[in-house]
Amino acid sequence: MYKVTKEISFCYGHRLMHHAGKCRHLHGHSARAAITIAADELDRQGMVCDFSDIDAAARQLIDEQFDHNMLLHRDDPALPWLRQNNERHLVLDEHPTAEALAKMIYRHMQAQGYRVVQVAIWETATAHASYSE
Ligand SMILES: Nc1nc2c(c(=O)[nH]1)N=C([C@H](O)[C@H](O)COP(=O)(O)OP(=O)(O)OP(=O)(O)O)CN2
Ligand SMILES: [Zn+2]
Repeated sequence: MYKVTKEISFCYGHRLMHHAGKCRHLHGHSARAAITIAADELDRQGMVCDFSDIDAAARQLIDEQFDHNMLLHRDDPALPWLRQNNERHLVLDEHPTAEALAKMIYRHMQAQGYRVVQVAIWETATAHASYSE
């Protein structure tokens, strides 16, 4: 099996409401997603798929919904203020962890028809989460 991985950087704000430490406060990350696509055979260009096609497909979600956005759980107490002040935000049913973002990108790529095998989110230089099925 062949595998290719495309990385995309993006920034977001969030908080983890039930975190015992500092992550319960609103804060932000310069994150990196690593999206891995697989194929048993190469296409006529000798590729699993073009890196730029993975980039374009993933950016439909990352640029439009995650990048420079405030990602919050639906019960987050900051939501009324953001709504009243027309501040950009995305409401999630899950807590906005790196795991949850990795799963959302994975499912998005699947829906675009890609044979995605793993999505990893590097939230900091030293911590990453990944999702695969
Ligand atoms: N399993 C997870 N654990 C944590 C997540 C997560 O998404 N999944 N997220 C956070 C915080 O949002 C944030 O990423 C803090 O992470 P941490 O590695 O603790 O960040 P630091 O900058 O403090 O790292 P240092 O290397 O200690 O400086 C927390 N946990
Ligand atoms: Zn964080």
